[in-house]
Amino acid sequence: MVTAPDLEQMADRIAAGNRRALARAITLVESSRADHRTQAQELLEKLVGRAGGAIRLGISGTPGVGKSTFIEAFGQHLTAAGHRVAVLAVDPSSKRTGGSILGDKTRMEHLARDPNAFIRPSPSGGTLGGVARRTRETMLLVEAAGYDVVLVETVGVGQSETTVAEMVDLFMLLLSPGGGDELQGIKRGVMELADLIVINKADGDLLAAAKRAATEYRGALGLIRPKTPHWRARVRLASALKGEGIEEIWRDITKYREAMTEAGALEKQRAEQAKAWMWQELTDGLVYALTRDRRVAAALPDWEARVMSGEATPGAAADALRALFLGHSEA
Ligand SMILES: Nc1nc2c(ncn2[C@@H]2O[C@H](COP(=O)(O)OP(=O)(O)OP(=O)(O)O)[C@@H](O)[C@H]2O)c(=O)[nH]1
Repeated sequence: MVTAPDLEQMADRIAAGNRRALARAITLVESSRADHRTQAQELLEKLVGRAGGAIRLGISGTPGVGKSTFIEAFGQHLTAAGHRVAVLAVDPSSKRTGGSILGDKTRMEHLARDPNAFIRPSPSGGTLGGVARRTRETMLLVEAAGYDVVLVETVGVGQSETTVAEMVDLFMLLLSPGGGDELQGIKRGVMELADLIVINKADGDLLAAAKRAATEYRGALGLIRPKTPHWRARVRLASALKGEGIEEIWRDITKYREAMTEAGALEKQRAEQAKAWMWQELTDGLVYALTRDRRVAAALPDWEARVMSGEATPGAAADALRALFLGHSEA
């Protein structure tokens, strides 16, 4: 698809802020074809020195909480202040077609037309790990292209929140004024991920409920051990619809960044994330190689059946399969 000089040119264009080159590079990064993977890695190698300059923000919220409205208001606030904002997503259930790219654009209509914003929907298909990897790589690309705020959005279900929290500097949880009842429904684990909790829809008839909810969440946060000694998670009220509270939220984010940077904690967090990512890649790659191994593949169904029937223990089966793989690859 792309030749070596092409890659060089593509890297230069991305660094110069060319949107088409950026979009093409993301398509390359998202491809699972082996030759595309190699090219994507070559391209990232060229650009990685230019990446890392953005503040990376994760944002999660259950459907209906107003995520799109919030990102639209937040993004516009930032571009008006001179920032360049990229919005990415991690949604393993996303089955992207040409249509839903458009869907994303209509979701954030104004931001999508903003020359200082770049919106990319979730890579589609595959495992959460696969989707996350492509989003991480896309994050490096948009950073190399000069976007200084990267928002990674995810749906408030399952494991995807943890995955996103592990690739960003700050994780924001968007909640509705439901309070009490909702608090019961939110897993403690998700609260533990949050550096910032935003109660959206704090307007009109919902304002009083939002205030009550904020008090409840502050109480709940008090019972959770902070993620880092350098920051205590905060609860803020916002009305994405009216654009209220956005300024304060950005101020919190800036304070977080300052506090974490000053303590050397941000750099450390990113270093840990990079290491964990490498191990994830290594693990995924090894498992892939293992399942593709001819002898392992032939023996797998039998071992699985024996484990399922209780004839073999999972540990013994794994040992045998691993020995088969290692023996085979060393031969
Ligand atoms: N009153 C009020 N309504 C809001 C606010 N923000 C969003 N809404 C409404 O909540 C509904 C859902 O908003 P969306 O932005 O589509 O939220 P969402 O379902 O989380 O979006 P996605 O999951 O990102 O597609 C819409 O009817 C919005 O107009 C707000 O601050 N105040």
